This record gives sequence, C-alpha cells and structure tokens, in this order.
Amino acid sequence: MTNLTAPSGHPALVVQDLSREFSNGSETLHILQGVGFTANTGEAIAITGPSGCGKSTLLQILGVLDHPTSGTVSLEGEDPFAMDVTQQAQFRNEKIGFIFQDHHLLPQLTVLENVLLPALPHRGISNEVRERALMLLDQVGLTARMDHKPAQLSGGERQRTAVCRALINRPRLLLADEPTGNLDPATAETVGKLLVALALESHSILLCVTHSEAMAQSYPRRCYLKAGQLVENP
Ligand SMILES: Nc1ncnc2c1ncn2[C@@H]1O[C@H](COP(=O)(O)OP(=O)(O)OP(=O)(O)O)[C@@H](O)[C@H]1O
Repeated sequence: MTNLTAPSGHPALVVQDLSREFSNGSETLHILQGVGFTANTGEAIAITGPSGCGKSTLLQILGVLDHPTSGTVSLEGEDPFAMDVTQQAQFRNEKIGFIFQDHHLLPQLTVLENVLLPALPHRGISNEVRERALMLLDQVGLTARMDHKPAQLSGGERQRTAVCRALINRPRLLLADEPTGNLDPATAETVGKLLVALALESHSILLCVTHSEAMAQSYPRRCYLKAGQLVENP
C-alpha cells in the first residue's frame, strides 16, 4: 500500500480492522467498519469524506483520545489500547502531536511558552528543547512574535504556533483535524504547506483530515472515508 518502509522493514503505523460503534439510546451507530491501512515515517496522508462519516472519530482513536470497539492500532510496535491510562497519557504526550481546527493555545502563555508546553512532562525545558522551539518558530516566521500572547496574533499566526507546539516533541504521529478550516484560502494554503514540510522534516507520519479538495490534492497520498471504510487514492 505504501512505498516507503521504516528501518525495521515494518510500517511504523499499522491499523487493522478498526471499528467504532456508538449507542444512541436504542440505536447503534456503526461509524467505522473495518478501517485498515499502514503508513510509514515521512508519509503525509490527507483524509477526506462526507460530514459525519467518522473522520474525527478515526483521528480521536489514533490519538488515543477514544478507543475502538474492535480492531488494533500499532505505532512502532506499540499497542496503545493494551496500556493502562497512565501509560496511554505518556504515549500520547511523547508519540502524538495534535492540531485542531481551533488553535487551543493557552491565552495566558506567550507564543514560545505555548510551543514549549508539551515538552514539560516529557523531556523538560532543556537548552535543546528551547533551541528546537526557536528553530520551529523561525521556520514558520514567528520569531518576532514569540513573546506575544495568542490574543495579539492573527488566526494564521495562531495556527502556525499550534503547528510548532504539535511538533516540539518530534511526534511519531501528527494528527491534524481541519487545521486550516478557520483560515482564509491564502492563509490556509500557507499554513497547510508549512504543516506538511515541518511534519516531514520531523520524520512524523502526518494524517490530515480536511474538507478542502485543494488541500487534499496537494498531499502525496489521499484516503477517502465513506460508509465506515477507508479507500486509497479515490
Ligand atoms: N460520543 C458519541 N456518541 C454518539 N455518537 C457519536 C459520538 N461521537 C461521534 N458520534 C457520531 O459519529 C458520527 C461521526 O462523527 P465524526 O465527528 O467522526 O464525523 P466527521 O466525519 O469528522 O464529521 P465532520 O466532517 O462533520 O466534522 C456522527 O454521526 C456523530 O454524531
């Protein structure tokens, strides 16, 4: 399914037969129905599909913020759903980066402090971590803004900060849910390109849910979620 292989010869991310059901009173909603795919380090995959088909649900499961009804997920050989909640929290913090439609920055912290935040429980704020934060901020053009608070930034600047924050720990898996959905088309294109470039440079797997056909077309690999199934390169 993929061209690249991880050093071990196994795909870095293996998703098998993933299902998710929700109970709404007497009704059972079958949202994901046997989703399976593999991805390797350095891959960027766009995920599209109709509203309500389960795109966010899939990202929530892969980000260990939700759990599957059945099926398995393996990231670099680790199964997060075989872990207890403390191990899951550590796994999430160390291995996964998130970018949402809304920036979710903490308003009382500066841009730099927001970017450094995920490193605190993981590695602490060493010189190396601080240098990485400064390097990321430089790459997204926010060096001059690093002491500003989120309220002082534009929407695009806030999302660029969120991209840096998601990448500070060099996550193995970067999950982006409509990351440019609140931005105007030109800013969306800029932020979208930065996201892909920085994810690849950080050797992450990027999974990006988008409603933007233009953004999806710019990805080397595209998947479509429909009727609970994930289809490659529609
Ligand atoms: N906790 C829950 N309980 C019951 N139903 C849920 C729950 N979470 C999600 N759903 C349902 O699962 C379906 C898929 O939701 P999801 O948010 O994953 O879709 P989506 O493809 O991301 O949609 P959109 O493109 O509109 O954001 C929806 O019908 C939603 O109502």
